[in-house]
Amino acid sequence: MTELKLSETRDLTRIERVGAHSHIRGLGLDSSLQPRDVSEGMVGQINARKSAGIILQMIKDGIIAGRAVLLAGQPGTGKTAIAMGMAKSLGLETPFAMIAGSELFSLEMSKTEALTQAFRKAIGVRIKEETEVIEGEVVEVQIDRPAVSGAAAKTGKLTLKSTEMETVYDLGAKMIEAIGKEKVTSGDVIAIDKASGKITKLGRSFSRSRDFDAMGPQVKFVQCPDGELQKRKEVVHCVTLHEIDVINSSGAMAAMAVIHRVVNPG
Ligand SMILES: Nc1ncnc2c1ncn2[C@@H]1O[C@H](COP(=O)(O)OP(=O)(O)OP(=O)(O)O)[C@@H](O)[C@H]1O
Repeated sequence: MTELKLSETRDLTRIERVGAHSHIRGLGLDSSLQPRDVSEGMVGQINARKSAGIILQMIKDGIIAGRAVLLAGQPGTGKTAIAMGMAKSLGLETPFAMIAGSELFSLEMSKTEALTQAFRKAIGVRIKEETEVIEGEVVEVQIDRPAVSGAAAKTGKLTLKSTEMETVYDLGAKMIEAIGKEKVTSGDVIAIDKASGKITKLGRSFSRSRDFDAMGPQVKFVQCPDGELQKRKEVVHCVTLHEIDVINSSGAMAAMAVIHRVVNPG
């Protein structure tokens, strides 16, 4: 039997203050870059959207990579909305950072640092990596009841199958917690990242499509994975330069803590 371990991972949560623009999904242009009257949350601003569309096409063609565009206008006339429409049209993972002039002035951070962070939040890089995943259809989740009532379950078993094999994995407290959080039940097709222990629900197995569960229209049905349960997969993450800075600085903090302990043992 194999034991599944969940290592400590720190999820980076992006705090986005874009409530006022949540209706913007793009620039609302047709295939010949002409603005539709009402589309993708945009209305009016015909000339500005048309011009933004030309810039967008140049970005897509790689002609003006790394350049800046200045949108000028009266307050509340849609400069931010158009900038966001351009970002959304470039793909869901295109980073979009918003900053107000007043945010630059603070006692905690210099103006240069605040501006640098804003720029680095707006630049994303794609990182490709190979990772080991366990992918299979859940046959059974069995959580052992703790001896003391009210205590968290510490042991359990997870049975996964592919078209070729079936394996029972031992579960520790953290995996049990992750399974509970994702509400994994038998019939779900899941992927577990071996390095981080992150569980992703890929959908419900087709074999369970006739279950009498009350399933919403958003439930996705997928085939039971074939071949080995454990496989190497190429995954692409999109991270901003600022997120890389945060990861690097927390690494530096950990290194500093180690140095501190070496200097002051105990
Ligand atoms: N063409 C548009 N279609 C739909 N909504 C729009 C459009 N233009 C602006 N809005 C909405 O109007 C509100 C104000 O626009 P926005 O914040 O983009 O203006 P702004 O020019 O960036 O303002 P400021 O100069 O004060 O930062 C936002 O909620 C925005 O989403």
